[in-house]
Order: sequence, then structure tokens, then C-alpha cells
Amino acid sequence: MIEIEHLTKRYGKKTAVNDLTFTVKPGAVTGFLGPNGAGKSTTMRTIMGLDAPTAGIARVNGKHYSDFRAPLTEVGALLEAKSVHSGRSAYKHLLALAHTHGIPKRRVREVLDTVGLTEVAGKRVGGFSLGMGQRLGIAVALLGDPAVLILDEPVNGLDPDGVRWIRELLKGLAAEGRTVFLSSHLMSELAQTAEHLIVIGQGKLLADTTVDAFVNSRGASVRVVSPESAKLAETLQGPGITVTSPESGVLLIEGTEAAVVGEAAAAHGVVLHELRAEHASLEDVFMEITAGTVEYHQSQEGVAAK
Ligand SMILES: Nc1ncnc2c1ncn2[C@@H]1O[C@H](COP(=O)(O)OP(=O)(O)OP(=O)(O)O)[C@@H](O)[C@H]1O
Repeated sequence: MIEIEHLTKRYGKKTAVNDLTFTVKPGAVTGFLGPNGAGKSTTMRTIMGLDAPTAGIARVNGKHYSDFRAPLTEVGALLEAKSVHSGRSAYKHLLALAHTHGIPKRRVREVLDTVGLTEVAGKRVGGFSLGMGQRLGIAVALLGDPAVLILDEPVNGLDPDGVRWIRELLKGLAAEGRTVFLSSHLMSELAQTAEHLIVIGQGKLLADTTVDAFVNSRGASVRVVSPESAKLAETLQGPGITVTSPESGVLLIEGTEAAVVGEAAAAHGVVLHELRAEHASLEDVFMEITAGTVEYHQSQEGVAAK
């Protein structure tokens, strides 16, 4: 369990995290979503005791990070997305960490196997690709068999196979009853991995909900293509129903279901070329909810600061 209470972090005049309160529960993968600069990394660094909060508190299993005697066995984290430059082998790197935390040697072999690095365990970490570095970082996070895992953009640098692998790994770890908290700016990735979502923008909490509820928070609409769209639009008028026409011959109907639209068309002899229920994607809802909180906007001239 991770508990964040009224957490605020300022860097000079910049407020990176602004009075954030939420809880990450065990037994599920919780996604941490927000546009670039929203404050995700800062929040995660504060949980791991790497940044001191300006106000508020972050607790892991009821304790502050600095109160853990062997932190690796309490909370595992992958925070840096960059590869490690070291002359040490992956095995030696993990072994050194295991020693300082009282973790048995056999656990090093186990985690190397879990992350698929057994064959390259004797190779210098400095020569690792970004994806291999990510796998090593995940091995470090898992080394102490912690109940809580915090991963900042763990799919960075992984190929599609690696992305699928980490998705299954994280779901499996959550199914074992662990708390799994991962940040991503890839909405589609979180939709497939997370059950719960914490969404922030400009350091503030925007949503704390299940993925399903997040996607369904914007009602589905019905898209119709018809040579008689104007006639159909008239028959559909009613309380709670909004009909718009984004282009000639096309209707977008909100507030009712595809079946109702199809029956109305049949009853009035309207010819349909297409009838489709459209569900908002996680990405659509994310863009809508974070609009106005992004630090940088794409302008026609390029990327311009707000
Ligand atoms: N050490 C620092 N000094 C000054 N400003 C900082 C520092 N660290 C972060 N910030 C600022 O705080 C804000 C939040 O940054 P943070 O890295 O936490 O966001 P993020 O959501 O992780 O973004 P990204 O998805 O781009 O990694 C940004 O505006 C960033 O520029």
C-alpha cells in the first residue's frame, strides 16, 4: 500500500506536485498517468525518499521510506530510464546489492531468470542496450521480493515482445497480492496493463478511478452514414439526445444506443450506409481530461511553450 497525503513539492517557484492525495492498493496494477511534466517522476522520487516534500507525506506500508532498514525488501523501484554505465556484470551488480540487503545469493539467479538476462549475466552492464538495462532495473526492483513495486515508465526501450513480457509480469505480481504502481504516458499501454488509474496534470489530481470507469466516463456515441441524414436527424430529436453532423451525410448521436438509432431509421424508411457504436478510447478521455494542463502544446510552427 502506498499512501500520499497532501503532497506538495516545489522547486524554487515551480510547483511540481500540488497537494496530491491518493492511495495505491495491493492486489492490482495501478497506472499513474499524466502529460509530460505533470509531476509523476517527482511523486515517485518522493515516495522513494529521493526528494524531500515541501509539504505532506508519502508512506509505503505505513512507513516513511527512511524508516526501512532494508528498503529493497520492502519496496522495489525502477526510476531511471537511462542505461547503467558500469564495468560490472549484471550478476555482480545484483550480487553486491543482495549482500548489502541480506538477500540470499540464489535470489540473484532467480531474478536474472525472471527478467530473461541469465544468458548475459556475465556481460558488462555498460554494454547493455536500453531494453536490457530496463530488464536489469526490473531485476533490481524484484531482488528483495518486495510487496510494493514502483516503476517509472518501465516499457521505455523495450521492443514489442518486451512490452508484452512486462505487462504479464506486472499483472502476475499484482495477482500475488503486491502493490504495483507504474507511470506511463502511453495511455494504450496502461489500458492493457492497469486496473486502476491515478491521473494528474500540473501536479494536481485529475482522476482516481478504475480504467473501465475512466473510459466510460465519456458516454458512447453512435455514428451513422446515410444519404438521408437530415431526415434521420429530425426523427431522433428528443430529450437528452444530441445530434451533430461533422461532415455531410454523417451524424454523431450522443445520448442513445445504436439499436435505437437503427430502429428509428427502419421505422422512417431511412437508408443507412453505416451504423456504429463508438466508444471513447482511454487516449480520448485522457486528452479531454488533461486539456489545459499540458505544459507544451504542438503549434503549427512546431512545439511552443504555453
Ligand atoms: N530538480 C528539479 N528542479 C526544477 N524543476 C524540476 C525538477 N524536477 C522536476 N522539475 C519540474 O517539475 C515538473 C514535474 O516534473 P516531473 O519530472 O515530475 O514530471 P513527469 O510527469 O514525470 O514528466 P515526464 O512524463 O516528462 O517525465 C516539471 O515542470 C519539471 O520541469
